[in-house]
Amino acid sequence: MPLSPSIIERLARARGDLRMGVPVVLTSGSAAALAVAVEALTPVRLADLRRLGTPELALTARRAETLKARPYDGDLARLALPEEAGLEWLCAMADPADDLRVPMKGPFLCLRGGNPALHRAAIHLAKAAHLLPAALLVAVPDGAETAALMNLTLIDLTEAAPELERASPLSEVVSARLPMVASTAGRVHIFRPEDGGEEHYAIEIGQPDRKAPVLARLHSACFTGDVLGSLKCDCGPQLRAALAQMGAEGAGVLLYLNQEGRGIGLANKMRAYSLQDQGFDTVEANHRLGFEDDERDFRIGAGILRTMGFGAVRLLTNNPRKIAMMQGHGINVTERVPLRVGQTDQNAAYLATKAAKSGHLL
Ligand SMILES: Nc1nc2c(ncn2[C@@H]2O[C@H](COP(=O)(O)OP(=O)(O)OP(=O)(O)O)[C@@H](O)[C@H]2O)c(=O)[nH]1
Ligand SMILES: [Zn+2]
Repeated sequence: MPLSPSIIERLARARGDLRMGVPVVLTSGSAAALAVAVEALTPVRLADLRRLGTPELALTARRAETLKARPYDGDLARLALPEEAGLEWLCAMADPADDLRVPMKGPFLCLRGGNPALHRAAIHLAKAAHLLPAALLVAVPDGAETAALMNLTLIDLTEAAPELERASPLSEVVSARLPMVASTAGRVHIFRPEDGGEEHYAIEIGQPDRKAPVLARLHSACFTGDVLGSLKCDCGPQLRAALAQMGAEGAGVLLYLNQEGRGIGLANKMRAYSLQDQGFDTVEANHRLGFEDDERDFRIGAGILRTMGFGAVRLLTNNPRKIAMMQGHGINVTERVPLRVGQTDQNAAYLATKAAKSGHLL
């Protein structure tokens, strides 16, 4: 139908649906299932899903490791929902907040064989919606019919797979002059992705020569550090120091990427902070929540730089992964410019963990 939503638009809708606790219908070949994010599930919806069939819980292998559940599919574990399990059980499986106080007791009935594609896609969508990576699925005989009958968003994975893999193209919406403390010659550019995801910003200082390597910083959003002056990380001082150096040199570009909490979203980052107060470090906290250490997609930064006409950078960073990712996505890093500011007693352990576990250069 001419005005019907495309797969990109339906994926955006699916992310919104999951956040609202509305099921989405996933299909792959002859397999079909209703999927909901555990975090947004209500008792009424859970009862409705149980009436429809036998729900299965999908968790990442990272979360399964803490729960001592078997991740038979490699990157994820599928568990049969016990008869007596209610919303409280499901939330405790998904959210590690009370793991130490009330450890979840197995044995869990971990499923193997069959096709885990629908479960994997549900986890992918939950992460993209910045929810905990845990989903409940109920198989249905006919996906298209169920979606039409219940007025739910239908995602066919054969159609969706290329979209889930690629970095969405971004285009510039607007730019405007912004005098700043660091430089009066500032300009803010707003970039909007095609897939309805987060907008990202580029702050251009002066008029950098497109033919020479530009002093550049890829800054990931940190509400707590950038805005609140948190002492738990070094983001705020790094942001200001990068802009100051660009101002002093008279030219540079800072990308402000809205990938809060290394891509897990602010709510999940605050969950990670709670776990850090229970004694886990920044990497362990991400894993217990079911995430990888770093869920950011650096292709976005490379794409914005290319769109702006930059092919080579002098990159302000202590993170070797950022350098590798830029090189791998068409941006030549001619020099690494260290950015060591903002060390405090409160962030010493955080910075030491990044050096020890994430390869950060001290
Ligand atoms: N998940 C999680 N994210 C955090 C934590 N502390 C800070 N962050 C996020 O980490 C990101 C910081 O990234 P960057 O400033 O790019 O730093 P980096 O990857 O360490 O690399 P460089 O600063 O370039 O050396 C921001 O998105 C913060 O919100 C934490 O404990 N857990
Ligand atoms: Zn920070």
